[in-house]
Amino acid sequence: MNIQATNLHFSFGNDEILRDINFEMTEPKIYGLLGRNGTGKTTLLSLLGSFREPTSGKILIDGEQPFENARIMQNVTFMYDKDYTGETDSPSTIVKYMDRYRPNFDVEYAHSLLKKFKLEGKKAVSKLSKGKQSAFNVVIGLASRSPITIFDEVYLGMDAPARDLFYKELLQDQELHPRIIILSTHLVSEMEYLFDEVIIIKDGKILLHEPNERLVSYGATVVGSKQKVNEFALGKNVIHEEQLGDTRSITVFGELSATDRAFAKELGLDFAPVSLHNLFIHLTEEGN
Ligand SMILES: Nc1ncnc2c1ncn2[C@@H]1O[C@H](COP(=O)(O)OP(=O)(O)OP(=O)(O)O)[C@@H](O)[C@H]1O
Repeated sequence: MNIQATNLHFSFGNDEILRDINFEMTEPKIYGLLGRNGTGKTTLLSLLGSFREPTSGKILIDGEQPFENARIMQNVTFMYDKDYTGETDSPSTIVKYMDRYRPNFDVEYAHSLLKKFKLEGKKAVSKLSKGKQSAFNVVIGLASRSPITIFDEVYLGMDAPARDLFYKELLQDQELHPRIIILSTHLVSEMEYLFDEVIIIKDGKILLHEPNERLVSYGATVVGSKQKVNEFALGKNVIHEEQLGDTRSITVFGELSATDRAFAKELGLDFAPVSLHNLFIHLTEEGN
């Protein structure tokens, strides 16, 4: 399956949340969706998950609008911080009947995941702890094996070993059953190794959409004496700067040529790659 968003806008009343969103997801990869709080990640994902309709523009899944579209909805799994109040069944009971609603749901795999996440007890889902409810969402999301699987901050409350298990299972199952997986997260440094592509949203617009590998090679931190660093910085896109005495450190964004690197060496400057975590912080800082 594939996703295509064209000139997509979404407003809540007069409040425009998503503005002129354009992107394509055509390959079964893991896409990291990043953005500061309130930038519109969940809103965008809810359009993909058939929960809402765009105000204008188009979002197409396999060439069809997802909203109230039964064929598309069957193939998209959207896991989010669901309110399980009133859910009296246990995880094992719910999982038994899941394949009625989800055509690719693998009940056996779901049971093996319930075991790994220690969710096999008879306790109702509403009575589980926050982290266990999130782990249950992970189980449903993975075992659905939907061609489009969305995890919107699905790790909430899960402890470090449980999150680690989630990431391992995700990679293993993606290898066996490739699909489009979208992970919306604030745990950038912890999850960056999972992403094939990264999309950053800022103020309701797509700031960038790049393969992860390329993105990391895009930024560099350059350190040296103030005057030399300033000389190097001329004409470059500086997204962050710090100064201590005469030592200046800048983070530049954009591909650096061999000439740039040679020039930095000539000036005696130190170079270091920038993590996605820092790149994300600097790119989404106010004013950048
Ligand atoms: N039902 C609603 N009615 C009106 N405004 C809403 C509604 N839901 C969300 N919003 C607003 O839309 C904007 C985007 O919210 P959204 O939940 O999509 O952001 P987000 O990027 O997922 O944030 P976070 O990282 O904090 O989860 C926010 O300003 C929010 O207040």
